[in-house]
Amino acid sequence: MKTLQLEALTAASFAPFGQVIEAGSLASHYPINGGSCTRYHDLARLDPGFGGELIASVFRAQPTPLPRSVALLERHPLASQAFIPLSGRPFLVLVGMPSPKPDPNSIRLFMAEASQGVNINRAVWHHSLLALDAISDFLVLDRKGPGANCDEAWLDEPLWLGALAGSR
Ligand SMILES: NC(=O)N[C@@H](O)C(=O)O
Ligand code: NI
Repeated sequence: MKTLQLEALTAASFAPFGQVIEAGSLASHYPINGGSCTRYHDLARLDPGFGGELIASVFRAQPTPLPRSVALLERHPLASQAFIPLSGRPFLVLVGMPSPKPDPNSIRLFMAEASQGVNINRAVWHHSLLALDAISDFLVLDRKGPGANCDEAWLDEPLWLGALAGSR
């Protein structure tokens, strides 16, 4: 079973799959509120798709056990989906390029820090939310609207998520 290599989440590394939502220096940012606040502006391409509306939900996620295998991926063909951590803990983001079925060679595994959210572009294959260490809340921005917006696909070969190095 192939072990996925864990990558740091950066705007550049994640760009093929979506955007990183963080107070990052690469973003357009400027002082507001009389200088008491910095606005990191327009960070994500939130896309509710045709006929959809963008809604905000909270996912209270159980931590995933590690090490583990993963075999079932999903995609949202009609709209994007964003996850913003609310509990001050990192989480894992497993994504694969849009294609009729997941291409194992395009699958990447990222460590999102507690200060980073992600917006996953429409039709990007991904594993469902992978929280770490403890029950964690996430703000989720995605579509409400007509149509089937969740396709699932089993990988021909499961992939392995190794234990995370070091004390966390
Ligand atoms: N089912 C659901 O809304 N969650 C998934 O889309 C996910 O990516 O976690
Ligand atoms: Ni999803």
